[in-house]
Amino acid sequence: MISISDAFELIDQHARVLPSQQQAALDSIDCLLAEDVASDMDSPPYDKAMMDGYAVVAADLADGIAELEIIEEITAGNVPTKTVGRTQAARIMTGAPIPDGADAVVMIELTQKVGETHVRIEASGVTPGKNIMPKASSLACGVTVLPSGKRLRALEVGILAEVGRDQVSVVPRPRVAVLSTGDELVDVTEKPGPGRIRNSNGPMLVAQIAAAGGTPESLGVARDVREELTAKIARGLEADILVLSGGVSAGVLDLVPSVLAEQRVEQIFHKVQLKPGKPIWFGKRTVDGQTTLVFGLPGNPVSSLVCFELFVRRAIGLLAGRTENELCAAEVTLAAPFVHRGDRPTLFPARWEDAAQRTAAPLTWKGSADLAAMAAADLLLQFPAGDAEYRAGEAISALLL
Ligand SMILES: Nc1nc2c(c(=O)[nH]1)N[C@H]1C(S)=C(S)[C@@H](COP(=O)(O)OP(=O)(O)OC[C@H]3O[C@@H](n4cnc5c(N)ncnc54)[C@H](O)[C@@H]3O)O[C@H]1N2
Ligand code: MOO
Repeated sequence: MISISDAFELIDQHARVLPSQQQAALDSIDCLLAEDVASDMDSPPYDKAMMDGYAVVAADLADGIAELEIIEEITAGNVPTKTVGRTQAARIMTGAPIPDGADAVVMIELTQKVGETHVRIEASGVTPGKNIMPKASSLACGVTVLPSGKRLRALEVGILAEVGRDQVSVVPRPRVAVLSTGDELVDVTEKPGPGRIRNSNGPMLVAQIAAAGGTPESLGVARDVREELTAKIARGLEADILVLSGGVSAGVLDLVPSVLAEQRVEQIFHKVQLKPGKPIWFGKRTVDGQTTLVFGLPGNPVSSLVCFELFVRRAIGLLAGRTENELCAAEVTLAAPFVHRGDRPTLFPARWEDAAQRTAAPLTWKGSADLAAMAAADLLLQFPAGDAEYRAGEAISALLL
């Protein structure tokens, strides 16, 4: 049995960044850019009005007051056809190109029409450049607007669109297949018969994968039958990561490790000093240059949940090129005394007693099969291995859920 930190180190050694690929920018939120993206044009592409009003020659308003002749109206999407001369103005809308001759825009609120042809303006401080965004002042053509390695958010998708990119080279989201194993499992839509329970781990893992930045693929349930496991595991090995739930401890029907060995999946570790989650299995298969990481998570739902958050989330992040993909760690204060027994470091569910003060109370929890109690959990307290009695008010490290 290895320590949690040794397990992290082994995962870090084997989880390599996926090759980059060209894909839709809209499908690339949270992905790392794998190219420098340059602007294909100036932005704005022309000197642009930033207010609805009149394009004027600033010198005409040196005294703060003027009556000017209106020579045309320029709306956004159209181009000016005339040059604005002294004592002239062009009606202009926000976003429209500034006409030749004009060097300032006066907002409409400071103007008054005089008949159909003239406008009276009372505005002080109208200097050249007023209410004009100069051509290329946001972006110049050819300049790198997003560097390789940048993590894409919605705002970067907007910038990509501005420079004409709907496809972009990124490190893709890891594809993560999920296979739940066990004869006792029935689908979520079924009422379990005698000796049966619903497959809660499968949907939970699919949701966890999506939340951790992977693309989940559910392979449903495989019964503890060698042929069925073999076929479904073979399919799962086409993904970047295969997550198996159940069958990794020592039960008579725990066929998973031997089926994996048959399929040339090499074991890297089995069992970690951790509660819940001790029987976790980790391995790797490389065939024709394609590597699949395989996690066998313990069947108990809370063990599955915890192992995913500690180990699988980490691997998804590494494949996606991210260095930080872990749950947030925090130092909290125990709101109630707690007795820890056992030789494994324990992650114990707790809820905020007072989130602002960072005080947390351990939950009443029946162990790794008690998923329902976890609904009240905000965090997992990290108790070190060994018997110890903790007093209320003691500091303890925790992971935020
Ligand atoms: N002799 C030993 N027995 C056990 C050991 C051990 O070291 N030696 N470890 C215990 C620990 S710790 C855990 S955790 C469990 C893990 O067992 P498996 O990974 O082999 O899982 P199963 O036996 O298949 O199932 C355990 C438990 O979880 C339920 N389960 C399984 N899959 C699902 C699912 N998809 N959704 C909901 N619940 C699921 C299953 O019905 C069992 O109740 O082993 C201990 N035993
Ligand atoms: O480690 Mo098991 O996951 O305690 O129940």
